[in-house]
Amino acid sequence: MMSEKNIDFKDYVASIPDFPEPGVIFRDISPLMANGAAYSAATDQITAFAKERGVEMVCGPEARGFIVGCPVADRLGVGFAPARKKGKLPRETVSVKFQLEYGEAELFMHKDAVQPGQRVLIVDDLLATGGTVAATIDLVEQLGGIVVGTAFLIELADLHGRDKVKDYDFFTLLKY
Ligand SMILES: O=P(O)(O)OC[C@H]1O[C@H](OP(=O)(O)OP(=O)(O)O)[C@H](O)[C@@H]1O
Ligand SMILES: Nc1ncnc2[nH]cnc12
Repeated sequence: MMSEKNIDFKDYVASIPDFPEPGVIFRDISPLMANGAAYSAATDQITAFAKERGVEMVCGPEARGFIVGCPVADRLGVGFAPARKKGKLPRETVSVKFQLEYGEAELFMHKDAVQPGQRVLIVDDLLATGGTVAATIDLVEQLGGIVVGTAFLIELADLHGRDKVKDYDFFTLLKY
């Protein structure tokens, strides 16, 4: 198997112009997920960031945040708290509305998804405007969780999402 230092992760991101609307370059991580060595090496890197911060719970927003966050939680031996879109969670929730790069959205978490005082790492595939991560931080903090970091595979630097997470430790595998 290829060792991590030989993997150029950008080889596993497909860039699609004008999707889902004109002017947006969509950065598609599905080739990375399709390659066992690349997926595992990317997971290793986020896991190393998490281990330095005493993470007790991983939280990720639907849907791509699950793909990136769940294997990290499994590596750490901790739980995963999903932040979900409207109409998905069957029990009592907290919620937050926010703006996306292309549209409006609302995210929800079950009230018992995170315990007060728990050290939470927020993971997603991509940081664009930062609306999604800011909303997820808001939900975790509404529940009394302590956000000890945010981690992404991709940061779209031109959209300045990093400004929204400047108070938190930050990791990104790739920058565009
Ligand atoms: O920084 P932002 O501007 O908020 O954008 C980033 C978010 O947008 C994408 O998710 P999307 O809402 O498209 O949902 P999906 O994961 O279900 O495809 C991506 O996976 C991030 O969660
Ligand atoms: N440009 C982009 N590519 C992939 N996912 C995104 N989510 C928000 N902006 C995106």
